[in-house]
Amino acid sequence: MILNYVIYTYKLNKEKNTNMGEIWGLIGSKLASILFIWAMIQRYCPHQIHALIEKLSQKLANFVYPYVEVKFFEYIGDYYRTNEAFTFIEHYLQSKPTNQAKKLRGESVRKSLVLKMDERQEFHDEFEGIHVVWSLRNLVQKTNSVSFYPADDKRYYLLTFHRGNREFVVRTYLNHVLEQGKDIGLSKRQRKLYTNCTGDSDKRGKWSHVIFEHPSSFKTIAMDGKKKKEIVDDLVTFSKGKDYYARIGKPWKRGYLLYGPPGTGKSSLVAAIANFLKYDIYDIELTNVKTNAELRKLLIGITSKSVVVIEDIDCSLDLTGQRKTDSENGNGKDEKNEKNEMNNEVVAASMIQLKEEANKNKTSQVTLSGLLNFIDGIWSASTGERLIIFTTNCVEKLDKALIRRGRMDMHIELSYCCFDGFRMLAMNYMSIETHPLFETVRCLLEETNITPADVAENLMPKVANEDVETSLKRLIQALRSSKEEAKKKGEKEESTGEEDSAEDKKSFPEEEIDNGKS
Ligand SMILES: Nc1ncnc2c1ncn2[C@@H]1O[C@H](COP(=O)(O)OP(=O)(O)OP(=O)(O)O)[C@@H](O)[C@H]1O
Ligand SMILES: [Mg+2]
Repeated sequence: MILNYVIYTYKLNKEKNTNMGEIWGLIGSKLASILFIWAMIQRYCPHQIHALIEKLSQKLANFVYPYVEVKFFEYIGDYYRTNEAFTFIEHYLQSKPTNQAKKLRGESVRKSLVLKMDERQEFHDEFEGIHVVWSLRNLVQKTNSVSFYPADDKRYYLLTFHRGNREFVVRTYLNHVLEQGKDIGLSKRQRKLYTNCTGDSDKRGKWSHVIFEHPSSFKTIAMDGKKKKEIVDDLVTFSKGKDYYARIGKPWKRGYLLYGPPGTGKSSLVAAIANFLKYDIYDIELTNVKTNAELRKLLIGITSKSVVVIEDIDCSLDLTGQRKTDSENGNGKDEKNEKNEMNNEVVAASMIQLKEEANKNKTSQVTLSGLLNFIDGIWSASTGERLIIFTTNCVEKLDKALIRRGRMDMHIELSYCCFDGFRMLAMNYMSIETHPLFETVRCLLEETNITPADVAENLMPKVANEDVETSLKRLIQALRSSKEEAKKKGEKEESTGEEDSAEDKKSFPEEEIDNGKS
């Protein structure tokens, strides 16, 4: 109101050719009078008159600016949960022609260019004769700390409309925008691969993402046909189970444990599952999560229709015992050497020192109970439709509580390549269903263990236009070598076993062995 008065006075006096100094003097004295009168009213007028004046001034303000503004923030609450309304509005506005805006942002979506409205650009929309204005704004948070990351900002869409249309906009127009935005989002949904942010404390407990474009599918995964069908059926039942889960009083989620040797397709299967269900992936790097509270914050930031993955869970934190060093688990060293080492005090002392240093460097305090809560605590029900997948090379290392049915409902073993798997890989990599060399491959696969990753590598052409037979012969050669190696290893183990028992006999006096027998 005061601003209007200032403008009005300025215009009036400009017409009278009054100079600027005089104008400001005039405005100043008038403002002083208004403020003096307002102070008198507040002090001496009865409460009713005071309220009446306030009401009148409100009406005057409405008359001067008769618009209503609604903000739709990108994230809501302390836990930075994505506001679905923001996403739907974004989709809706992207579907509208952008020729009104002068500043646009270009993004490549599925290899085609999409132009988006930039910040502070206005978009005028009309629906059933009602006119509204949208604009994208950014509330930059001021921070005193120096950070490598961009400033923590809060983006929001601002909707402005005439207050006379309030009822229509709130009840009809916004419903129309959200429904259209949802449909558009589903039809051209770009799935995302999220991971937890690290480093800066402001970013902790939040997700960052890239577009998820993994080509793996159930068609390309080599595994036993029956097992594959079982997984697909389970996924279909789960994705259609909204009412069922509500009826039995369980949150709508399911846990999968994928286990097997390295290179047997665990990560590929995770991608195939996400592609099959058309879900986003949230890949948690547990070692980067500092506390249980941070883990909970991450959980709340997960949207529905998502696959939450913790890869190599056996290597994560103390909950399962951190991955042991070779010297701890005995890999690559025979027992005799180890005994000698244990006797060597210097080596033992340095090992203790190393362990202490490793503990000092360990920053994560996520506990097993924190992780169990993450999977099926009360907070876990706050997000809809969700799959949780753990992958591991060593299932036996995992705590039983972590993988019991109900938490990890399906245990899926991914194993060495079988003939079925090989045929699938041959189809994918060489587009052949059969070949005279297949029989040799079948026999060798029965006699030796080879991972699908190794088979795939051998089937890939090494020079341009390499023929199928060359690739198959290379695979056969690899299978024979692997068989030979396994045989030699077996013989070596056998001979070491015999040597050890002879050594044991030597280290005990004859009588003791006899006593032991009797
Ligand atoms: N079952 C499979 N079907 C098709 N391709 C496979 C399969 N297993 C492995 N591969 C191939 O081998 C590569 C490695 O597989 P992947 O990363 O999925 O194995 P992994 O089990 O996750 O291994 P790790 O335990 O080391 O993480 C993949 O890129 C894929 O090309
Ligand atoms: Mg993997």
